[in-house]
Amino acid sequence: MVGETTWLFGLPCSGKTTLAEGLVGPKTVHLDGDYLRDTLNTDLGFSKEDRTENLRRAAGIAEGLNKQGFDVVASFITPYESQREMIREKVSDVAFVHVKAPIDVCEERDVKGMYEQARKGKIENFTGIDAPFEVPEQGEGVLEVQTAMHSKKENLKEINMELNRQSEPSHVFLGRWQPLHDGHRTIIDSVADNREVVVAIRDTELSEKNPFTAQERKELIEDVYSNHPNVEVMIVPDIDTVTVGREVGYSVVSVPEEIAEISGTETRQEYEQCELLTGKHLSD
Ligand SMILES: Nc1ncnc2c1ncn2[C@@H]1O[C@H](COP(=O)(O)OS(=O)(=O)O)[C@@H](OP(=O)(O)O)[C@H]1O
Ligand SMILES: Nc1ncnc2c1ncn2[C@@H]1O[C@H](COP(=O)(O)OP(=O)(O)O)[C@@H](O)[C@H]1O
Repeated sequence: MVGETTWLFGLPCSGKTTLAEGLVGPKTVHLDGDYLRDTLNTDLGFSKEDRTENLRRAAGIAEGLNKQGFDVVASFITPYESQREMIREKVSDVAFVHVKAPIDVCEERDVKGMYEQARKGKIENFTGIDAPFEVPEQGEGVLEVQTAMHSKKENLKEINMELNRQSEPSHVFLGRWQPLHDGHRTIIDSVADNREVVVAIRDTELSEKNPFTAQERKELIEDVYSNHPNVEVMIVPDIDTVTVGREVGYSVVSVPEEIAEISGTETRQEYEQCELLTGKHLSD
């Protein structure tokens, strides 16, 4: 199975990196202008020729990764139409997203203080100040997202929907959650900050290792995530085997070791001592 590339382009501080980080999944590689320029492309500056070479290399890596089955999210200014044309020719399955915000908003954000330096003449050829950004014509097969008018969440939703990149929710976390502890929260949060998730609670029989009813665990998790719009909680039967089709768009991810080590037993003991969750059934 080959992968696909989503190429985000736009002015400095328009929101390319921020949105790219929200689009990466477990089998996605993120190629970012800043990172590549700090590593592979330290020999390049910001003349038109150097930018084209920077983007030629990035496009080559993206195509190579796609061929090996990885999806790529690329975030580069990509200021010239001729450069976007070159990328179209080099990357077989590429979708362009123009990350758009008015220049004064970008300048106001000035995440790295570069606009200020460019205004003072300390940086030359700065895109939007003294180097051009060619705005794509309408109907050029480019999706446009407005980051000054819409939130990051709305932008991500639009990109995913328009490019058909994923159906929502994107992740299901299946577990006993007896009870939810910091390790669980770390893995759920790492995805839920950017994607919609379902926390599925196995309806286990009560025992020493399973002291909380499914309803109690559901209420606890809903309470913890009450302000988090991306988390949906549901009770499912006591599933003990998960079977997934091959190459039909799923990936199965195991919990990282350092998180697996966080002890559920200790957490249960702590909860049993606190009034909030003594669990009426335990004293019945
Ligand atoms: N002169 C000049 N013009 C534009 N940008 C500059 C310049 N000098 C340094 N930087 C920093 O480099 C980041 C852009 O690199 P890119 O590789 O995305 O640029 S390009 O596509 O090759 O035009 C860009 O990062 P982003 O703000 O994330 O876009 C800047 O931080
Ligand atoms: N809707 C939005 N999408 C993306 N970024 C946004 C949005 N609204 C505000 N921002 C902010 O704009 C800034 C964009 O910075 P960054 O992602 O580094 O831009 P770029 O990679 O284009 O230079 C971040 O501080 C981010 O929090």
